[in-house]
Amino acid sequence: MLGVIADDVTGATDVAVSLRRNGLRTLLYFGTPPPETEPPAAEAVVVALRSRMIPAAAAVTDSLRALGWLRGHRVRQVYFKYCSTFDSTAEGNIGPVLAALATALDARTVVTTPSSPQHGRTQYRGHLFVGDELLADSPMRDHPLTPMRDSNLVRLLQAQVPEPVGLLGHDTVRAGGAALRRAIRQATAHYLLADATTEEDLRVLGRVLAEDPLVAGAAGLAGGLAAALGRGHPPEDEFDLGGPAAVLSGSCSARTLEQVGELLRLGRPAHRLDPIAQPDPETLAAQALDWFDTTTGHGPLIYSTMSPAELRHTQDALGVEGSARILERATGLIAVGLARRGIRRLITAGGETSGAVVAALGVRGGAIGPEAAPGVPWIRPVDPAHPLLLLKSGNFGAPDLLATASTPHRTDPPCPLAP
Ligand SMILES: Nc1ncnc2c1ncn2[C@@H]1O[C@H](COP(=O)(O)OP(=O)(O)OP(=O)(O)O)[C@@H](O)[C@H]1O
Ligand SMILES: O=C(O)[C@@H](O)C(=O)CO
Repeated sequence: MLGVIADDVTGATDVAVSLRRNGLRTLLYFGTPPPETEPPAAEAVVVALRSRMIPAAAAVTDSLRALGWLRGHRVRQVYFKYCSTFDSTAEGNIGPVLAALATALDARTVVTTPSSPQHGRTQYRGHLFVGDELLADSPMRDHPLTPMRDSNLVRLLQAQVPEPVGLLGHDTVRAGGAALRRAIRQATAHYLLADATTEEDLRVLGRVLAEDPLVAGAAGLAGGLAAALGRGHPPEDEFDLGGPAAVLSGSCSARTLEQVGELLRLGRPAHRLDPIAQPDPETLAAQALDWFDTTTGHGPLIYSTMSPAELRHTQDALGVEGSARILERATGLIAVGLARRGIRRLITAGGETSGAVVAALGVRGGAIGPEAAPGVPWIRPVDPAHPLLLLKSGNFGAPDLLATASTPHRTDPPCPLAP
C-alpha cells in the first residue's frame, strides 16, 4: 500500500483524487488515526495533516507520528504531499519534514517535484512556473502567509536542509528508463528536484521511482507513481450517490459566489446566515434548522457566502476572526442537525468551512469516490452513519457544480424530511 502524508486538508483531497484517477483504491483520514485503527482494504491511504503553517518542529513531530501509523499498517512506500506552489516559510516546513522522513525511512536519495500540470504548475531547469509565470512573478509573490519571492526550487529547498540538493534536468527525465535510473544512482545530492512539464514526464518519473521508500511532491508526481502502481483507470467501487442533499456554503470566493448564485437562480430553497443579526452561533444554527424543518423542495442551501463589500461590512462589525468563529461553529452545528434529519449528501464550500463541518460531524476519514469536478471527490465516510461529503475548495468547480452535485435523484424524498 502507498501511504501519503499531506500537509493540509484540501491538498490531501487533491492528492487522493490523483491516486484514485490513476487506479488506486484510496482512503483518506483527517489527522493520524489512533494506533488501533485498522484501515479497510485499499491500495493507498492519505493522512491529512494541518502541518503547513505550524512551527517546523511541530510539523516534523506530526509527520513522524503519521509515518509511524502508516508503517504499522501495510504501507511499503511513503509520499510526502506538499503544495504545488511550494508554500513554505524560509524556515520550512517542506525541508525539515522531508529530511525527517528520509532519515526515518533510511532513504539515500529522494526525488521530488512540485510539478502538477493539471493545476498549471510545471518545473523546468529547476524553476517553478505557475501558468506562464515564474512562481516569484505570480500572485504567490504576495501570499499573506508564505510570500514566494524566489522561483529557483533548488535554492529554496537548499535553504531548508543541510544535505546537498541537486537537479534532475528535463533532458535526463525525458531520457527515462535506465538513463534516468543511472542519473539518480550516481547523484551525490541527497535530494533531487526533477524537471517535469507534462503528465508524461511525471509518468516516466513514476515508473522509475515505483520502488523508492520515499517520494515527495504535489498531486502531479503522486499521479505519476499511481499510474505505475495502479490499473490506469479509476476503480469501479460501489458509490451510491443517491439520498437527500443539502449545501452548506461559507466560502466567499468569486467562484463560490457564482455557484451559489446559480442555486438561487434555480429557485432552490435557501436560508442565509447573518451573524450581525444573530451573533450567537447556537441560536444562528437553531434558526437555520427550524427553517429547514419547515421548508419544502429539494437540495436546500444554507449559506453565509457574500460579496466582498458585504463581507467587509460583517468583518468590520464583528472582526475577521470573530465572524469566522461564529459562522464556523454555527455551520458545524447545522451539519450535525442536517445529518440527524436524514441528509445523506452534504456539500460544503470552502476549506475552513469544510474543516469545521468534518470536525463537528466527527468524521475520521473515508473512501475517495468519483470526482464531481477536477480535484473535488465525493468522500464516503468510514462510519456509514455519516452522510457522503463533497468538500469543495473555494476556487474549484464550474459555476454549476453546487447545483449539479445537489441535484435530486428520482428516489430522493423532498424537504421537509420525515424525522
Ligand atoms: N458572511 C461572512 N462574514 C464573515 N466571515 C464569513 C462570512 N461567510 C464566511 N465567512 C468566513 O470566511 C471564511 C471562508 O473561508 P473558507 O476556507 O471556508 O473559504 P475559501 O477561503 O473560499 O475556501 P478555500 O480555503 O478552499 O480556498 C470562513 O472562515 C468563514 O466562516
Ligand atoms: O498542491 C496544491 O496546490 C493543492 O493541493 C494544495 O496544496 C492546496 O492547499
